[in-house]
Amino acid sequence: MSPSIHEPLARASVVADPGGTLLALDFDGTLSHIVDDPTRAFAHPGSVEALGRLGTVLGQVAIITGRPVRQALELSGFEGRPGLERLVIYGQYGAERWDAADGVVSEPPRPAAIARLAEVLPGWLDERGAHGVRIEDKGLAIALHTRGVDPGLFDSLRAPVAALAAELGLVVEPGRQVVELRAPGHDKGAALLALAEAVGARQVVFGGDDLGDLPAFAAVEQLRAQGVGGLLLCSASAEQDALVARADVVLEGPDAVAAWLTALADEIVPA
Ligand SMILES: O=P(O)(O)OC[C@H]1O[C@H](O[C@H]2O[C@H](CO)[C@@H](O)[C@H](O)[C@H]2O)[C@H](O)[C@@H](O)[C@@H]1O
Repeated sequence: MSPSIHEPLARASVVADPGGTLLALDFDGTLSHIVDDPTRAFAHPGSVEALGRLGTVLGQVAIITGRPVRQALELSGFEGRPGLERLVIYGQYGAERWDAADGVVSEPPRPAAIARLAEVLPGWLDERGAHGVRIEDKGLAIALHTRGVDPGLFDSLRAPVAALAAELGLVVEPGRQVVELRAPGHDKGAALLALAEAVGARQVVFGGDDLGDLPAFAAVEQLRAQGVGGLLLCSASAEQDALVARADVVLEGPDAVAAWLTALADEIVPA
């Protein structure tokens, strides 16, 4: 895979106006490699280093993730890192927000429907013979991980999970060998639009790898239609190709994302 022909021009406009640029990135599959154990999905050191450099010159750097903010901080080492004193992290698809400037996590209370789901889920999975599915309780959402188990299980759970979510007034967030149930009312696109407006971004760069990033892609497309510059990066994988056609730059996973960010930092930040 090679970068699209639009990429050098778009990157040049970031180089020309770093202060007007909002750079926002997804976490899993973009900053971190996909691994079997979600507690071991550490951010790529090259990306962490590059973001520390870019944080000193860009208008705003942000992470927008399905992870709880606290997990993203544990896995990234962003907290307290020089250059990232103004970093903002939106967690759980925008339901949580953390600002490095004050270190406070703003988050809503755990929805009653999620508490109820946590009670019934082990029995519900047992009844369906869904052995090996791992439950990740994120407080505001619950993810069911099927990585490493029978691939057919993921598809067979699709309809019953949708029915369970509807029964509880929750929405389904599908991802890479994972399906989450969470409260409605948030998505990465709304988070990105709110941040772009708050910081007065003249151009927005967003990078992601999975279905949960599509609303952020749509947000950048919307901003473009309003005259704000936009650059869409796809961290590509064999597992998910939904973002490829809409991306301006297709990168081969987190290693290539780290290389792209490092090249950008090399262009903007004096050595
Ligand atoms: O929005 P993201 O930052 O991309 O987070 C989405 C979900 O990512 C995590 O799951 C994915 O990564 C795991 C670790 O590599 C992998 O084991 C799993 O198969 C992937 O789906 C995370 O565990 C979820 O909570 C996030 O919502």
